[in-house]
Amino acid sequence: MIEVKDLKKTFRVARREGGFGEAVKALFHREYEEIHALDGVSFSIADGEMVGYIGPNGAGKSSTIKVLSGILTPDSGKCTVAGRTPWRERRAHVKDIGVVFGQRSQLWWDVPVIDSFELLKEIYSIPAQTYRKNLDELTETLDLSKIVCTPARQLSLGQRMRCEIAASLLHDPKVLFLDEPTIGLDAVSKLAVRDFIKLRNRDFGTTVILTTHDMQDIEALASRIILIGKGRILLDGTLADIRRGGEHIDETVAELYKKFDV
Ligand SMILES: Nc1ncnc2c1ncn2[C@@H]1O[C@H](COP(=O)(O)OP(=O)(O)OP(=O)(O)O)[C@@H](O)[C@H]1O
Repeated sequence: MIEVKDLKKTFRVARREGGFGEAVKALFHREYEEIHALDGVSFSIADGEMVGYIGPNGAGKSSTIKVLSGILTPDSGKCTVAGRTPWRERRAHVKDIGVVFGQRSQLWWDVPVIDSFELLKEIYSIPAQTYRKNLDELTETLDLSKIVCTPARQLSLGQRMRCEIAASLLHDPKVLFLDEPTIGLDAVSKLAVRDFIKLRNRDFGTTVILTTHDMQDIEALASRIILIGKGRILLDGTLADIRRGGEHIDETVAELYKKFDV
């Protein structure tokens, strides 16, 4: 389903010290720094897997998700999702994937959530019957009936996240990319989101790639864990493999980051 082979992406960023003098100097002479966000990333993920993609800040997680969702073009390497190269076949590709970025919204801010859903129906050319069926199902399972007529900006974080997840699934995607889906949520909302993702994977066979710093999310959802650091895959195994390092997942993962010096 997902094949990633030797993906590389380097960003070139202007570098300068703070202060007025340095700003003037930078007008005449710019220094650049190369950041190897992805430095030869390879993995494959089968249909229906739930994978936790973890790593410290700046490791390359979001860059990977952006490549997989077609937003970012790598410098080199191969990547196919359901047989398509995401950045080359974007139109067809977006129909196969759902994406939730916990820190960003895909809902139109000032209009009722249901209007955003209707817009997505048009964007993805979802047949009326499929849309109705999915909307009813998602409204029921994510408990949206009281909030879909509210503009996104008036929703609490937890309410908005439930709407974001629904928005990402209206078109029946085969793969779901979740980037920090429970960030900032209270305990009850976190459990609700986790339960929903688990059921979606079990009942619909949706492949899920979950990026998070919340190790409880990983424990609850991921049977396989891929660890990335400094743009390289450092470990690819089961939760049990990682557990061998100790009982407490946060400490075990922190130890791993230390061991790999990332
Ligand atoms: N558009 C960009 N321009 C320049 N550098 C970038 C850009 N996007 C990412 N980077 C750099 O690439 C590296 C990997 O970033 P990425 O966002 O993939 O990390 P991450 O693992 O998702 O981190 P976090 O957990 O903090 O969200 C970082 O050093 C980041 O500063």
